Amino acid sequence: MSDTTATPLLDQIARPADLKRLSDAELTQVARELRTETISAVSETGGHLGAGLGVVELTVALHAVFDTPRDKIIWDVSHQCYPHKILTERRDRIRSLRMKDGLSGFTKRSESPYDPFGAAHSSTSISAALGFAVGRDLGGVVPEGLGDAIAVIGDGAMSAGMAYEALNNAGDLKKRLIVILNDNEMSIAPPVGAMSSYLSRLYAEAPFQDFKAAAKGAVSLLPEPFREGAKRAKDMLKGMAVGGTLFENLGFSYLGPINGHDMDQLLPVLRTVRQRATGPILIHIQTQKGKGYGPAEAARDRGHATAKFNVVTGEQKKSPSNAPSYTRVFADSLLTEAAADDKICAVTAAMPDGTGLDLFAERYPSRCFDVGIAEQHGVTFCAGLAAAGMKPFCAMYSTFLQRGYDQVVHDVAIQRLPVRFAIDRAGLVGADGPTHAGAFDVTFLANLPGFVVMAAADEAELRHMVATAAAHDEGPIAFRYPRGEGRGVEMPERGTPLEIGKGRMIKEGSKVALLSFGTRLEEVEKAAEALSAKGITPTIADARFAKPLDREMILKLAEDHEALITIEEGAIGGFGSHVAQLLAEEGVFDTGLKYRSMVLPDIFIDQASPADMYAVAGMNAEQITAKVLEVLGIGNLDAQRA
Ligand SMILES: Cc1ncc(C[n+]2csc(CCOP(=O)(O)OP(=O)(O)O)c2C)c(N)n1
Ligand SMILES: CC(=O)[C@@H](O)[C@H](O)COP(=O)(O)O
Ligand SMILES: [Mg+2]
Repeated sequence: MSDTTATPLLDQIARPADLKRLSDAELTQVARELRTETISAVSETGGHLGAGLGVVELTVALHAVFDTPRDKIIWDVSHQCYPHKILTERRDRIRSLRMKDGLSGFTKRSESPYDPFGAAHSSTSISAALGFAVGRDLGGVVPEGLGDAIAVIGDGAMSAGMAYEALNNAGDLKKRLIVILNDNEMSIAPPVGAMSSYLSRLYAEAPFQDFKAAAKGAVSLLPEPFREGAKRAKDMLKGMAVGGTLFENLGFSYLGPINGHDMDQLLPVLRTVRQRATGPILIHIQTQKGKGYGPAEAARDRGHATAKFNVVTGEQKKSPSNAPSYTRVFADSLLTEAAADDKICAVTAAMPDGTGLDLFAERYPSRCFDVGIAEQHGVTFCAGLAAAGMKPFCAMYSTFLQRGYDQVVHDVAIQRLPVRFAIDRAGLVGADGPTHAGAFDVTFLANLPGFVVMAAADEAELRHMVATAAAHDEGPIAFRYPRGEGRGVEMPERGTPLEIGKGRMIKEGSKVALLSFGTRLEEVEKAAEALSAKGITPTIADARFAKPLDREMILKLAEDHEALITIEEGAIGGFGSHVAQLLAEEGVFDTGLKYRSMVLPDIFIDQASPADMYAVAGMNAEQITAKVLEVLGIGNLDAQRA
């Protein structure tokens, strides 16, 4: 890991253009230093380490060979973009990664012209790159100019249908387009599926090609490119190709597999492709996730995501936890339900650890399915399972469920199939920022006829909701819960199914009712304490259900109080809108009720700690307190400013 030169070459690289004057040996040295810098930075920030370490050489080679930002490098998911950020004028801020007011952990168009396309959800890169390629050929105009379009996509991301939709279209359009398949034989978890096996077979049947000699020959052709060059280069590329049948059949030239850590292979191959490629070409490189950092290489997830850590020992600095995570409570509760009902099965889309289904897979391997990064398929697969008399739990992060929305509507809701949606990472998630915020699920589910939509206020409630979902055979049902730890409340041994559409009273008060949906209840209770010091004792209720609403409870709260305020960690159009609709329909506003709905504001909130993000959203205890005072017309400027 240590560099041998006294003056690091990396210090001389402010931008990719500075790489152009370096020899291949010096570029290899830059790659070594870039790896060290990446490890050092992530040790201070935490974040996605393993994927970036796997593409250090590729990052240097791409920026050395291509002309960025005119040429567009589109990193799929973009969790591997930290080395790219270091080389593209952001090294001075790299230690602010994923922090409030710092660099995003993903590519972001507003952050840099070197980030032509933002990402964080997977498998979008080929489509976007094709858009750039076609835009270029149609005379599109952007400030940096339009050159080559290069998608870098991982083997995990290649499990998603969208990647094939793009290949299918690109192979047909025949535009010059470069796709680099970065195959490290890892997703977050070990990769799954037949496509993953197919890619592995490409290695097994044709181990690394030695492109050095061929590529050197190609480079020697470059001074006279137009004599007979195009044809000869085409022949050369074709001759170099092995395997790749699927990609070739889709209309791509296929190059590979290549050792993606060997600069002596990468540089000449990329130079040749840059000079010679005419249509779509796929370069298949093999890399190692976590490459060059022992603790990452040895980790089960190859250092996919890490807390801050000690560089020497690799030890992570995790904050001690007082309560189990919501994810763990979901997983344990599901195991309990599944022990009593052999029809219960579970589906994850490439997030077995993140959703806690790794535990389910261990206990009930035949009833647990990792479908890969394939949320659309995952949802419809669950619909099929439900139609076949099973009780599927579709466990997905709120943000990733977005990708399966038509399937939720068309395959699940319209057919009233009893798919159970366990929606993790609901609300604001922190360091991953707006791409991963679980902001929209209540809005896009509670409007669907026949859907039951619940939100857990604490971990005991989550346990009851798992039991409720297990028992609910009448149609689709969803329950949402946030990232992180619970409140540390007493846990029932097993959940008790809740009465559908019934909320619960937490505390009777007067004048103002605070109706919470989800885990903001804790902040509501803190606000109530602060208000009691001012002589105000709000009523507090937990709605539990956004659909069906507890009409009786809500109308009673409206009748008994001067003001009613709903609070939820979701976007406009969710629980509060349904309550407003009810109140409007019942003519309650005509009686003079003061109604307010506290929801996530109509903006995408940048990464910060969840508490800071909720402060921006105006949904912490101080802001709830201020809202109550404002609604009741009691001046408290300090609180309102908070
Ligand atoms: C639509 C979607 N689903 C799930 C994820 C979560 N996720 C982020 S990275 C990743 C694995 C990607 O594997 P691969 O493309 O091979 O990249 P690697 O980390 O191996 O470099 C997953 C599942 C996501 N970002 N987007
Ligand atoms: C890049 C990506 O999408 C995942 O790695 C995500 O960052 C995981 O989030 P959690 O840490 O909440 O599981
Ligand atoms: Mg991978």
